Amino acid sequence: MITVRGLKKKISKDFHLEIGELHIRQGLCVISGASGSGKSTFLELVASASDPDEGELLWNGIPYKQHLGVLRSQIGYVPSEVIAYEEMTTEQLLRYMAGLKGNLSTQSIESVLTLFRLVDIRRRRMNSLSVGIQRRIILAQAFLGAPSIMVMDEPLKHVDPFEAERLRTLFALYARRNTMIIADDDPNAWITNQHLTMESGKLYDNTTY
Ligand SMILES: Nc1ncnc2c1ncn2[C@@H]1O[C@H](COP(=O)(O)OP(=O)(O)OP(=O)(O)O)[C@@H](O)[C@H]1O
Repeated sequence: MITVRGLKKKISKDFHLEIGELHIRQGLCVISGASGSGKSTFLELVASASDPDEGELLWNGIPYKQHLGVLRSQIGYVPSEVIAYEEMTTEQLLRYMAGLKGNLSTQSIESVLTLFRLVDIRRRRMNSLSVGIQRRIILAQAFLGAPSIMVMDEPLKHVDPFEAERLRTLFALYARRNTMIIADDDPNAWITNQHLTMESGKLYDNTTY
């Protein structure tokens, strides 16, 4: 379980994130909200890609700061924009990310190549692939090593509808055993355990338990 406690993050003079106490449980949690409401800012904090100005995040009761190294090996992160890594092939990018995550096995690379239907394009450079396929590669790197916490910012943006449907099912299965947090404008497209709404930097839990 992820606990958010008194989190504050100032982004500009016009915008800051401010979240009191909130718990995100195992399962699939969707965050929706208007453009600019702060979803990406919050997901960056949950993924430990940025630090709060005040407050803290805890994973199973332990503050992020106390076990950041171990924690990061347990976080998969899909940012909102595709990071191009233009010159790398699919396989090179996955090997690079597997290295960053602590030299994960070849088997773990092979399994995400299969899971995200990337086997046939493993030797293609990122800059020769469509935005939709690039997105699938970015999704694949997040699943390397099967992390317990999956943080995904509009994961199915640019992905074709057929593939998106397949991936929704895959994510739902994955979320049965893990904590998956997804920012998406359409919460109804997902079978959620928890639904949060972001409004002007504040996060509300709309789940009916
Ligand atoms: N690097 C930045 N510099 C200045 N302002 C920023 C920066 N990044 C985000 N913002 C501002 O912070 C606020 C929150 O942005 P954020 O991207 O977190 O919202 P969002 O809900 O994810 O929006 P979207 O759905 O459009 O991605 C917005 O007002 C945005 O303009």
